[in-house]
Amino acid sequence: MNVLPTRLPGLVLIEPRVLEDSRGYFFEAYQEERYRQAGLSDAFVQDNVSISKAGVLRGIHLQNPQPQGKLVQVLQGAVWDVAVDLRYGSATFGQWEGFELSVANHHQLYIPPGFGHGFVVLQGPAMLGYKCTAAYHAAGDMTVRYDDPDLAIEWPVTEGLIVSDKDRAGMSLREVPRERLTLS
Ligand SMILES: Cc1cn([C@H]2C[C@H](O)[C@@H](COP(=O)(O)OP(=O)(O)O[C@H]3O[C@@H](C)C(=O)[C@@H](O)[C@H]3O)O2)c(=O)[nH]c1=O
Repeated sequence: MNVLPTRLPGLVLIEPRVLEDSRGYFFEAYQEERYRQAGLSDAFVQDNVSISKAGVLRGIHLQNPQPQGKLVQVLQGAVWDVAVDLRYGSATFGQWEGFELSVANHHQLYIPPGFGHGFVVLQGPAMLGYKCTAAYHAAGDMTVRYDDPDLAIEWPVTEGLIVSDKDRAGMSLREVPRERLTLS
């Protein structure tokens, strides 16, 4: 597999080695030792799957207490996936990076604990599979507005977005009490 460069410390983009033959293809989607060497040191304790129609945008989500690292991949369709450094005190606090993840490119994104995560569907329906380093904890779940001007995320889709009521009611980053963020 290849580990591709990112700008934000701890954020890891992985291109698995895909083995193709006349039947189709095969790849190892996670292998503890190799992924640890790529910088994913925490154990995963929960696997999630979601499916999203064209136009769906989910995020920006984070959880604290019990911040989650997430290893995200797309099993059907394509999304533009964004990670935002929300580790208070980080040199790159408030900065974001976005990547296309698709069933065609097989790319996986590891988003460290303390980051915010969101995505918009580029090609639907899009099925996301992601492993988490901490279990879901509803009381710690938070949404930062995807269109917060301070984050200025350059979403590749802006028309006809389908956003949950919970995400529309999200806070701007300025409104998030600092004690709710993970310390860098
Ligand atoms: C995330 C999650 C949700 N749920 C429930 C809560 C709710 O009833 C229903 C849908 O939840 P949500 O609307 O929060 O689902 P969703 O908007 O898909 O939330 C996800 O978004 C992406 C961007 C992430 O980064 C994930 O960590 C997660 O926050 O599923 C669980 O039971 N376990 C979980 O781990």
